[in-house]
Amino acid sequence: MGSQLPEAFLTKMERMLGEEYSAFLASYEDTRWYGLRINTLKTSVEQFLSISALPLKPITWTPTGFYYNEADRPGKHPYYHAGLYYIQEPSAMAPVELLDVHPGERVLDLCAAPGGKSTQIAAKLAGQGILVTNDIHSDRVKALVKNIELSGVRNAVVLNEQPEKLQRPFESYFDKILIDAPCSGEGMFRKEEDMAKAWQPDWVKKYAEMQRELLKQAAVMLRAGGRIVYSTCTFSPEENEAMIAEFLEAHPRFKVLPIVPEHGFRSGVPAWVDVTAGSRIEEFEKATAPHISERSKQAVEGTVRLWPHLLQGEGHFAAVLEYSIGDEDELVDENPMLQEESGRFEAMKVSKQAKAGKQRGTEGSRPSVKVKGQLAVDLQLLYQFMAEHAPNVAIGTITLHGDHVYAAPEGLPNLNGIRVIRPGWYLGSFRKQRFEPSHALAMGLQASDVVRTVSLSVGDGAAIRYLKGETLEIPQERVIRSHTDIPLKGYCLVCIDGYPVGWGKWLDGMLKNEYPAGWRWT
Ligand SMILES: C[S@@+](CC[C@H](N)C(=O)[O-])C[C@H]1O[C@@H](n2cnc3c(N)ncnc32)[C@H](O)[C@@H]1O
Repeated sequence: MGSQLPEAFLTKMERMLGEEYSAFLASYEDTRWYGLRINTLKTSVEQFLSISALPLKPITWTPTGFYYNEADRPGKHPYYHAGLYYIQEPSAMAPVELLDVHPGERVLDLCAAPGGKSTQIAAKLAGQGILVTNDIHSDRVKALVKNIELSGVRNAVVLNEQPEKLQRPFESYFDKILIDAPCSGEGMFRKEEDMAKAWQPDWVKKYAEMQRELLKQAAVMLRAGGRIVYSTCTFSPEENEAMIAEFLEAHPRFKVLPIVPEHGFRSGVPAWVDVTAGSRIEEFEKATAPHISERSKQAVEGTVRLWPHLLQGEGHFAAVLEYSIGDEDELVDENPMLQEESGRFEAMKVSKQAKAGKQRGTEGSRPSVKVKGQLAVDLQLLYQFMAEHAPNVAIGTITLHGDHVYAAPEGLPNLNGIRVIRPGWYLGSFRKQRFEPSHALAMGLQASDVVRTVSLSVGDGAAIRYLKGETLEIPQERVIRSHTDIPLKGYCLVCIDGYPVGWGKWLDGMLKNEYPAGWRWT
C-alpha cells in the first residue's frame, strides 16, 4: 500500500528516517499483525491457553497479549462473548504496561473509547480500586460501556465529559492517568487505509493543540508521586517528542521515567523536539514553538517509539511522566520496562500515601445509598434478588439513577454536574415492583457466585443458539444448583465452559433467553 500513502507524509518520513526510510516503506507491503489480550478478570493466561484451540504466539511486551491469525476470526467465537479476551492491536497493548497499575489504585483513562486500554487497566486493578474511564464523544462512549460490561469490570465509572470539567472534582485524585491521545493517526495507516486517504498535513497541528490541553488538564488531576502515560499512534514529532519536551518545560515537577528500549522499541529522538522533520506546517511551528531547554530536550530520549519496520505491530509513541514529590523517602519502582535513573526512582513518600489512604475512607461492608432522581424505589427488591441468587457478592455503595441501580466504587468525589454514563457496576433496574438483573451484572459474576447455573459447552450448538437469542430446551437435570433446597425455577446464570455469558429464566424444561438484543450473535 506504500503507493497509496500521502506524498507529504512520505516526504516527512523520509526526512525523519534517512537511511531507514526504505525499510519503513517496505513494512507497508507486509500484512498487519493481529492481537488479542486475555482478560484476567475472567480467566488466567494458562487456563485460557489450555481451553482455546487458537494458534497463538506471545507478544513480548504484554504478558497477556498474543498474536493470532486473521483467518481464525476470534471475534466470532463464544469465548469472545464470554469476555475472555479483547481484540487489540499489539502495539496498543504497550502503554498500559508502562502505566504500572496495581490493585487498589485510582486510575483515570482520559480518552478511553472504545475501551481497549481501559479493559486492560481494569484487569490490572483486579476489581480493587477505581477506574474512571472517559471519552468526549458520546457515540464512542457506547462502545466503551459495552466493552467494560463484556469484560466483567465491576469498579469502573464511565464518563462522557470534557477533561477541563473533570479537573475540579478530581484535583490531585489519581495515582495513575493514561492519556491515549487523539492524534493524526499516522501509525495506523497499514491497519486503516481510509485514514491514510483522509490524512492532511495540518492534522498534526490540530491534534497537537488538543494534546497540549489534555496533558495540562491531566497534570492537575494527578497526585504527587503519581504517573501519567502519554501515548499516540502517530509518528509526527510535534505530537510526540516535542509535546513531551514542551510539557516538561511548563511543568518542572514532572520528569520522564526512561523506558528500556527493548522488544524492538526505539528511544525517542531529542533532535526531533525542534520539529525539523515537519512538512508544510514546519515553518508555522518553528515560529511559535516555545523555548525548550537542553534538559527537557534530552529527557525525551527516555520515551519510546514503536516502529512498524522494527517490531510486529503498528506505529506508536509512549512517554512515562512522573510527578515528583521532592522528598527523601523513596520506594523502588519494580516495573522492569523502566530504567533506573541515578540508582533509584524518586517515589512516593509513605506519609503522603497514608494521607491519600485516609481520604479514601472505608465505609465498611454495609451498603450505603446515594439517590439521584426518582426516590421511591424499594431497594429491598435488589437486596432480595442478590440474597436469593448471588448471596456472597458484596455490592458496596448503591447509586440510583431513575429506575437503574449501580454499585459504585468506594471513595469517589461528588460528581454533580459531570456527565456520568455509568456511576459504577450496573446491577439492573426496577420495573413493575420487580428487580430485573442487568447483563452487566451477569458478566461481572463468576459461576461460583450464583446459586443456579445452566452450563453449555463451546462444541454444543446450544451455546450459539443461546447467543443468537433463542429459547432453549433444558431438562431439569441440566440446571445446576448450589444446594438441593434451591428451587429449579428462576434466573440462571448461563455459562459456556464455565464462563458466564448472560441470564436465562428456567421454567418447566424451557430456558427463556435474556441475552440482550444488541449483543446477539449475527
Ligand atoms: C486513540 S483514541 C483512544 C483509544 C482507546 N484508548 C482504546 O485503547 O480503545 C482517542 C480517543 O480520544 C477521544 N477524544 C478526543 N478528544 C478528546 C478530549 N478532548 N477529551 C477526551 N477524549 C477525547 C476520541 O473520541 C477517541 O475515542
